[in-house]
Amino acid sequence: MTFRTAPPLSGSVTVPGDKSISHRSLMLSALAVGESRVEGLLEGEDVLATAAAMRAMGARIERDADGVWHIHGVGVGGLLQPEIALDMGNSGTSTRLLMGLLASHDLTATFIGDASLSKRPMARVTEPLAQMGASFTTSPGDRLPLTMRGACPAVPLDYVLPVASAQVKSAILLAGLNTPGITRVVEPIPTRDHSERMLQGFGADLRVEQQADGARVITLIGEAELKPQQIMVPGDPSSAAFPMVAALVVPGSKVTIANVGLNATRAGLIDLLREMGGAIEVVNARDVGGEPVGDLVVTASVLTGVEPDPARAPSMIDEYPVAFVAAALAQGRSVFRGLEELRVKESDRIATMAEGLRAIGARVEEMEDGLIIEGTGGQLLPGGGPIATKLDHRIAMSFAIAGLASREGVTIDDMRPVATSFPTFIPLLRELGAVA
Ligand SMILES: O=C(O)C1=C[C@@H](OP(=O)(O)O)[C@@H](O)[C@H](O)C1
Ligand SMILES: C=C(OP(=O)(O)O)C(=O)O
Repeated sequence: MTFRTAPPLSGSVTVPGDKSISHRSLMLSALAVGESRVEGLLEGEDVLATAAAMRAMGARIERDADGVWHIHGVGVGGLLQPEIALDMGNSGTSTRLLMGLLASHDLTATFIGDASLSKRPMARVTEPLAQMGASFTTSPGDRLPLTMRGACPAVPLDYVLPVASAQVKSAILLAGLNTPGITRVVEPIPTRDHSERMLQGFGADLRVEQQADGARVITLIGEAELKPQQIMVPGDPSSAAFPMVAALVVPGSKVTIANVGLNATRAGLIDLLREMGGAIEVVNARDVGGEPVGDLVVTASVLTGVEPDPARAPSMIDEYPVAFVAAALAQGRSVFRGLEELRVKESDRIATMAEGLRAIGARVEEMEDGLIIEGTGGQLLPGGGPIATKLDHRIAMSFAIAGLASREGVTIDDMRPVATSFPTFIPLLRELGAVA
């Protein structure tokens, strides 16, 4: 598919529900006793993989005609032995969080996934979960396919995260739900806190303390009893990132993106784009179901290069690919460092972005932990392709946005991966007038 120079974008759009919150709402609802309701659930392939897995382990999950999801949970400790391998598709979050959930259940499960997921490292979760008593048979390099045997009762863990990862933190906390005693996770660099917020909302005995050095200490007392909830899932800031950057870089644009989650542990891209000179206004700020939400009004702006502090990486970890596109169109040089984690996402996002940006005429230097990008100074990028998306939705969408600010257009080899997190991406671009 080719994305071409766009006329000024305009209109008001909404993005689908937050992927992180959607996964967690299905998992925790499936562990509560009784019926939970979830509105605004992301109906993307990643979240549907989580739903299928929870069903395979005994939860009843239905979607009604109004798009509201109803989940009848089995209670903490009540998951059943799945009779089939759990197919996680492209989804790292489903895989790692479910491994945690199952680690303290008396059952055996096999996890499989697509070619991208089967390359991603799992030792970061198998190591702490093994300390809790679970055992694993993995493919070489601690990868999928893998089979795990949960431990019941599991042993509570006191763990300092060696990598800034909300998936690892959440896996341990979810394992702690069915573990008698105190499970404690220390994160030296804060990551997205949706698990903590939602566990508290479901009634788990969970406390969070911030140390003087900024580290967060999360304490969970098991075994937990979870009460069913009514959940409203806000729009995904990681999806809003694409129309946000599009509106900034397509001259003359003014776009509203309504109902976007603004949790500070996720809002790093907004801060970064503002530092670059982007006009992004938050209106109608409110709280929806324990998460801050607002509408974003974004006006095309001349952007300048930046050198963001690596400590903010977790707050925009999935937004770097599209931030690189913004930097490629900015005035001057941007230096992005401390981003090793990008190498183990759906693709190696440092290498894939460097290769793709060069293919469309941007000036990029690749480093082990990031990129140096010389912007065009507001001129259109030359364009080209085809870009190899490597089963990575965020690569596909980032280069689609680059195409809107290119002279010759940008061709993407495969837009299908977009269905994992943002199935309405093309219709949304159409609504803004970006594509025919
Ligand atoms: O916990 C989550 O929902 C997620 C955490 C992040 O992964 P890491 O924990 O591997 O950084 C992020 O990249 C992913 O898209 C979703
Ligand atoms: C990294 C991502 O997701 P996951 O780890 O769940 O595959 C993402 O959505 O960008």
